[in-house]
Amino acid sequence: MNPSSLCSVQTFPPISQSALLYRHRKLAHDSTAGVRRRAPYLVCAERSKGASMRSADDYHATLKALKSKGRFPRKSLGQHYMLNSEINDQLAGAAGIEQGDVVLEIGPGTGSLTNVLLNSGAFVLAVEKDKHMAALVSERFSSSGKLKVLTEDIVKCHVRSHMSSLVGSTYSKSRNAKEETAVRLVVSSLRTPEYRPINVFVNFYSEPEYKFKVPRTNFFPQPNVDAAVVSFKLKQPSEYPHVSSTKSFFSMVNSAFNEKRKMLRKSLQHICTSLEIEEALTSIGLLATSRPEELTLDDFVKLHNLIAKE
Ligand SMILES: C[S@@+](CC[C@H](N)C(=O)[O-])C[C@H]1O[C@@H](n2cnc3c(N)ncnc32)[C@H](O)[C@@H]1O
Repeated sequence: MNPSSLCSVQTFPPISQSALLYRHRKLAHDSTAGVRRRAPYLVCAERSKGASMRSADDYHATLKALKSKGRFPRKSLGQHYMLNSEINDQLAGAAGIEQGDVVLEIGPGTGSLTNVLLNSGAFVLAVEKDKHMAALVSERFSSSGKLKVLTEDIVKCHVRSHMSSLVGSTYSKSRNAKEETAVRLVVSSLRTPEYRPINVFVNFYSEPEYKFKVPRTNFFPQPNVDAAVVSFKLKQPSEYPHVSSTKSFFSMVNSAFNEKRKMLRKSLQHICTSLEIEEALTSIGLLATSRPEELTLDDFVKLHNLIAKE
């Protein structure tokens, strides 16, 4: 048995990338290292036997996979790979993945989460911008028949058309479409610098819920921040707040935050006069001098419906 496949991430203190690669090469090429080096890995495998035996995505497997394509993680693409399959299990659990679901996975990387999703019986549409990683994940699961990989930038990808063709296809018995994103999102509160249009947007379309923290030590290379898993329970269109036009609503919210330190009566003057904005704000119980970070989604909706011209 290959000792590297038994090793779990918790066995290594954080060390530099070059040190990790060196360690990997030593194990891969030094055939005499077996007995002497195997002991510590086996001890740790016993410590958390279940997880280690199942984990196909520990340090060594991840490095080996990257090496097979001659790749090194690219900072520009946020390539920090998950090394702990238990976290992926929890993530799939938090998303409530069930047999027959169609899951959109953005950035599958080496496929550690993809593996868990496929094992849960889901059909996965994976969108990966890095063509080498897209090739890697396609090859890894080539026999599954339940994975479609698009080598595309998610920002430019026509997700809706791909998803709807899959949801209606024979792959999925269920009509449930679930979207998973590993998001580093701090749930922001009013009157904090983190409160931004994205918070208004997210609350407009969903009910966000903070699930759990993922310490940075679970990733390779280790990022400078911890991660968090957040779920977004998507609302039905009938549950969206009522606005005459979502385009004009979000345009107003963006304008308000573009000049965050400015009072709304100044930053929204392209929509109507300062006086009209002041009157609208006071009529919904807010100060005439309000700034954008003081308004909830509901406040923005009321303000929009009072000042936006059709
Ligand atoms: C943080 S890694 C996560 C990989 C994998 N989910 C894991 O947990 O190991 C992010 C992945 O997203 C990909 N990626 C980055 N920007 C992307 C984009 N705009 N569209 C699609 N994929 C992207 C990267 O190439 C990388 O594979």
